[in-house]
Amino acid sequence: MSSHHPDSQTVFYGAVITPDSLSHYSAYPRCLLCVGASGDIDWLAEDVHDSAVQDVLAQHGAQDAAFVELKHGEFLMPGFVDTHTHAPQVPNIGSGGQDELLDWLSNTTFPMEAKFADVDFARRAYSSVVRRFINSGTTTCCYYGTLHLEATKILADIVHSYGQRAFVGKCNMDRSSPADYVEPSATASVAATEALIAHIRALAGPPLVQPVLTPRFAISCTPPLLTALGALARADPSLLVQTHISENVAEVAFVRRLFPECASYADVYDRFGLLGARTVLAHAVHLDDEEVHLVKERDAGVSHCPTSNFNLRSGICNVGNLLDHGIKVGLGTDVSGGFSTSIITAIQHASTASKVLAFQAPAASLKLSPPALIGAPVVPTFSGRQLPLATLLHMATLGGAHVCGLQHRVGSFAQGKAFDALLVDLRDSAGNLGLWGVDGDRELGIGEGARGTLGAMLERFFFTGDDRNVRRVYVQGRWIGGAEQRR
Ligand SMILES: O=c1[nH]c(=O)c2nc[nH]c2[nH]1
Ligand SMILES: [Zn+2]
Repeated sequence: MSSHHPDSQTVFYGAVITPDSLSHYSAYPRCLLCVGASGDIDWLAEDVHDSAVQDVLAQHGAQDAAFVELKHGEFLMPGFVDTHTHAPQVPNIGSGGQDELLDWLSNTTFPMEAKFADVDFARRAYSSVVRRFINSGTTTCCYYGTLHLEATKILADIVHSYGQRAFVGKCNMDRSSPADYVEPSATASVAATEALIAHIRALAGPPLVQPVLTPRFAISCTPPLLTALGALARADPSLLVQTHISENVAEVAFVRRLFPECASYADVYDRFGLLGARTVLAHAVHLDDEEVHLVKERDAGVSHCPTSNFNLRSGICNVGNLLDHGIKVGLGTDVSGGFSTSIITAIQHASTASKVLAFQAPAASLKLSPPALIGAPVVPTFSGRQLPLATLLHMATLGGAHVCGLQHRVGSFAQGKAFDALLVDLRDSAGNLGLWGVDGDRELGIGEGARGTLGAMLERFFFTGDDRNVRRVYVQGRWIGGAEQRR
């Protein structure tokens, strides 16, 4: 595999799409974007006619930079941020979907994860798993590993060697799990977690891979384990925390039985010091109004995993309500609850989920949970409506970056941010003939370079695209994957 790290500047010229907010994105048909040797964006010139390119390069002293000219039907966009997935479940992808969460964990998931006690198996599996996430267009990934320290070190090493940006966590689980797949004690679980943190922080080079505390979910953690993890999070506020919350009705009931002293599922994490601005909460399908307010108050983020929520019959997360309350929301593939490693699939299902809420129970879905006692009334901008293209793009990129605290580094294109990007290719030569009209059908209104047309291309990519259209994947300026390398 030829991965390329420029030792000088690279200038891209062509169409660029980047999110600005939940309801707005920018689309520049003729943009110059300069990436420096460090992999950060040196400068952008948003609208440069062909005849002015040399002048603009000269103004920036970039005449000698490597020059990449995008073709008609290609554009650059920020790479996808997958805020929640399980690397060791990829070998199970597409199976087990007849069960709901708790049976699925017992019948399908724990038996597969237990196999990662074998480090050779782990190395083989993770080598192809990480490659697959990269080629899906995921430039930042929040990975759950298994409970095994050695296998999870291997996962971190492979992510590091492939050059993906990621958070890698070892599951903490010391109860309610099978006898052959459970940690012997809270103490052992915490010791292994600390060893993984030290291992990841000792990796050479720029810190693209970071550790993340990963209490699997409240059900699988004893109070002493949650207490110890809360203390670790407090002692090191730079640590991210990832966990599951309120995915499935039977799960919520089980949590209530295990923690009768807590007011809610969210309150369990809050009491143990695990609900904060650096917490990533996967699913959040069945949160009640008080929990929504608590999540907002603590500034925790939600990973919306609609593919998994449909596949395991968990329910539909009312993402519009979360957004209207100002909660940070990103997308997660949640493999193998979700059956695709691609955030494109999550985008499609996030759209479908919002449409189901909009047509199934318009009155109910328009009803917002009441605003917090103090603060401005909540205006229903997103609740009860289908999520617009701008919102889908935001959740897939910049919103996800916010959820994992990387919004100043990635998720959109701006001077000084890292060049974590996709070169998207919608032409027929990409091999995906499901995309209609980019090559030969300009009279149908596709591909003429107007702003609205770029929006149409983005929508086509989201709803009919796949990894064949992800031609190149860049992280920190380095070309690390994509379809072109497979040709
Ligand atoms: O979707 C999920 N996948 C899992 O592996 C898991 N473990 C606890 N809760 C979970 N939910
Ligand atoms: Zn999950």
